[in-house]
Amino acid sequence: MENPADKIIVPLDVPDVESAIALIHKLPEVSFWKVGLELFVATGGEVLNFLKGEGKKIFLDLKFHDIPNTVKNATKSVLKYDVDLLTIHATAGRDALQGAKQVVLEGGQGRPKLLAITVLTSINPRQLAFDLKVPIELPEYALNNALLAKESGMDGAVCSPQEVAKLKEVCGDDFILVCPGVRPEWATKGDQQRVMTPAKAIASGADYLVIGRPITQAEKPSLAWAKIIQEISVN
Ligand SMILES: O=C(O)c1cc(=O)[nH]c(=O)n1[C@@H]1O[C@H](COP(=O)(O)O)[C@@H](O)[C@H]1O
Repeated sequence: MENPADKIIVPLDVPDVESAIALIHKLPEVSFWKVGLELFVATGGEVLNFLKGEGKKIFLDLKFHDIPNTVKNATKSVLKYDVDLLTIHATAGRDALQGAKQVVLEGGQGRPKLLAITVLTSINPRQLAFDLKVPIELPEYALNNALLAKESGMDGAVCSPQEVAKLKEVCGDDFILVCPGVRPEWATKGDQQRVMTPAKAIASGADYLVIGRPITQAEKPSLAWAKIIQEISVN
């Protein structure tokens, strides 16, 4: 049977390598770590090499959003790190997504798997309509972006757990769905808008959950981790 702990990705949202290594050592149970903009901009590949050395899986969350030529070449630069997942905004458009996929195929390793960001979990329907002037409902927009990603050869998408059931139904079981915006009942929302509990997010069809501050900012991160694993295991 699948180990529920393998479904949780913890972000290393810290400013330097020392803090990253301290967190990795504090949570030896975690097998899948996410390196995002804060840490990668500060440290480049150093932390990725450390994670590899520890035998961890890596989600490199750089959220590329640029013209096709730049996205393609940036993806080519990522190949040398041998990471498992990489993010690109769906709104970079079909040519950028297809170009990135082409580069991965040419690399011949089948990695990283490419995930498209659909609609950031920090955006609420009002912001989407009034600030970003997107004239369709948020769930429909997220689905549209996921379908564009699928048609363009992406391996999956990042979405809120609130949209994951619909995206799974329409995009199919093979399309990997990763959900941030996950909050146990006992955690605060922070800047996340479209949230759900870990157990409900898994039950709704998420393949992976990204859970950061409820674990990393907890007084005892290991306890928070264990509590979440227990919550998703009883379902
Ligand atoms: O791509 C992501 O991982 C991501 C996409 C998204 O829509 N929302 C989102 O919160 N994230 C990331 O998921 C993590 C969530 O962290 P917490 O809010 O602390 O659980 C952060 O590292 C975000 O950068």
